[in-house]
Amino acid sequence: MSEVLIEAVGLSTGYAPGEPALRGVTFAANAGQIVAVLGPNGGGKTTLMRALLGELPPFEGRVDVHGEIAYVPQTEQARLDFPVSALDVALMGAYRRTPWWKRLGRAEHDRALQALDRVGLRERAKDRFGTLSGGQRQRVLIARALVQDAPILLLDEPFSGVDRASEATILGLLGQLRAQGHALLICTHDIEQGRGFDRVLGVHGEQTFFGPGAALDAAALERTYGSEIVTLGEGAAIAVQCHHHDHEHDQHG
Ligand SMILES: Nc1ncnc2c1ncn2[C@@H]1O[C@H](COP(=O)(O)OP(=O)(O)OP(=O)(O)O)[C@@H](O)[C@H]1O
Repeated sequence: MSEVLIEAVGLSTGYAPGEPALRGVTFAANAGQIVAVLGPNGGGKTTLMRALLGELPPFEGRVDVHGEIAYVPQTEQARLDFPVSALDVALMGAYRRTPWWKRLGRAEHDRALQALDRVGLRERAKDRFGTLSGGQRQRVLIARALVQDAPILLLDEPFSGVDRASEATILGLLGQLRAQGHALLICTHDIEQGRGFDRVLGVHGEQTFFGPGAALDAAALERTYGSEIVTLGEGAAIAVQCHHHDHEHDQHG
């Protein structure tokens, strides 16, 4: 059995003591696994990420993390309007391993350029981050996580506001990281895509499901999405989402 890199046991967490925003979370992500986190708007996906990062305390239960975590935030929350280039953003991934008194050197610079190359944006290295499209910004944020070279990656809706070409690039890259033995948690609004990953974790104020996508049946979907769910019969279902940035596909790659 492969090694557990991140797990939660009976985790309850939130923003005000006594008022958990998310309860009863028990799951594990192993090396070489992608866990999809599904849930409606306000279901607790971002709250879970913040608890795993140690930004929110456990009210009950615990989080065990075996290795460094790289966090890839939602693109909208990472516009970075101050004038930094794509390369500057990718280089931020190197700061954690560099003492504060040391300037980033040639090796870090080269690693950041290689990471931009891996996400297909080598030639945009000097472009202002804020002028890139949503999909390109997401790819730069993933490059930053690659530079960090952490065994665990948490990605908050990496496909929202992303064009199809960027989505394919990102999916290919996440598959490579999985094959290299990283553990990845990916919040997504796409049920069918989530089902295709190694495990699915459903949240709606509490954990509604954890297991392989094939076991995500109509009852589990209804627990997860409640009235938002529309059942199409024979296990097929879609969630009607009213998310402000869901299924937006920007036009400029
Ligand atoms: N900073 C905060 N302070 C207080 N409550 C919060 C805060 N952030 C989120 N919440 C509450 O926690 C609950 C879970 O929200 P969360 O943002 O984790 O949901 P989500 O599944 O990520 O939603 P979305 O799909 O819309 O991003 C909601 O009831 C929300 O109002």
